[in-house]
Amino acid sequence: MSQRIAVIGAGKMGEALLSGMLRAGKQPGDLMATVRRAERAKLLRERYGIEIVTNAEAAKSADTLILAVKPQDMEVLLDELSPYVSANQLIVSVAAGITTGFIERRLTEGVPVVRVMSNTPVLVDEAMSAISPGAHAAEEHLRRTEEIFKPVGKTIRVPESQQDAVTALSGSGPAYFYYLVEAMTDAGLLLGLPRAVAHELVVQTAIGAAVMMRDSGEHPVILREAVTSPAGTTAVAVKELENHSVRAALIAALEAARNRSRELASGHE
Ligand SMILES: NC(=O)C1=CN([C@@H]2O[C@H](COP(=O)(O)OP(=O)(O)OC[C@H]3O[C@@H](n4cnc5c(N)ncnc54)[C@H](OP(=O)(O)O)[C@@H]3O)[C@@H](O)[C@H]2O)C=CC1
Ligand SMILES: O=C(O)[C@@H]1CCC=N1
Repeated sequence: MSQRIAVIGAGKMGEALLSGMLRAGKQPGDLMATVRRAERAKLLRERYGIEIVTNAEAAKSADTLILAVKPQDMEVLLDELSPYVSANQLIVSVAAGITTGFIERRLTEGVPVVRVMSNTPVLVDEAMSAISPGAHAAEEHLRRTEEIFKPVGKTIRVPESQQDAVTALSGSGPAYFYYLVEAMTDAGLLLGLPRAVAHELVVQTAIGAAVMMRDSGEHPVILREAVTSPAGTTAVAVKELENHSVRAALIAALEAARNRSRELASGHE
């Protein structure tokens, strides 16, 4: 019989995972989800044809529970789930900052817990998902988790001690690229381009640059050098980026995100 998977707290990330699993060939009958609001339940039922159940029902019947609530809602959720969860189920948490230890301590002894930091490109099968085992998670549990996340992008295994840095880099990462696109589009406008044209130029340039980085195997410095002609336009633009400390700003931004992920964890020890 196929494994049943429940997404607990099907908000943005949970829904993205549900749609990814369906695109990857899971049947609606293999999946279920839980939500708080009735209108959200109706929407998910209509959109995906999956069963929307209570947290207790999901915990009683699913083989794998994917916890996708906000970090702040995790403690209350675990209290609700714990009477029903047993050590032959798998718990996968996608919440930022929540450690496997925090979850393990609130569930029956021996429950396998796997922590994943994914990102929203899960919606287009281009997620980056970093996977860490908890104290009771074995190879089989890591493989089951990879089966969920591989169809929606790339996966990597990392020690849990690296998860705060991963959250800062790839978890929040899409937002930094969108921010850059926004800023470049505004700059295009300032140079007199219509907004739609500026947007199209920036988005396609981002896609082209991303595909080159992925497919060429070249270091980004080499790729940048290939764009930079002597005394040309790119060299003066990069000089301005350096003058405005864009590199330092990125380092500071990632440090702040890593620290925030740690703070989320420290409130949940
Ligand atoms: N968004 C992102 O880019 C990423 C998010 N994450 C992590 O994913 C998790 C979810 O984030 P995101 O999807 O953005 O948040 P959302 O607020 O969109 O989703 C959380 C969902 O959980 C529901 N919920 C809360 N408590 C319960 C409960 N007790 N029972 C059932 N459902 C519940 C909420 O319901 P309601 O809407 O009614 O409040 C909501 O639909 C977070 O822990 C975040 O750290 C990880 C990587 C990237
Ligand atoms: O902003 C956040 O806290 C979540 C975690 C990573 C991306 N979004």
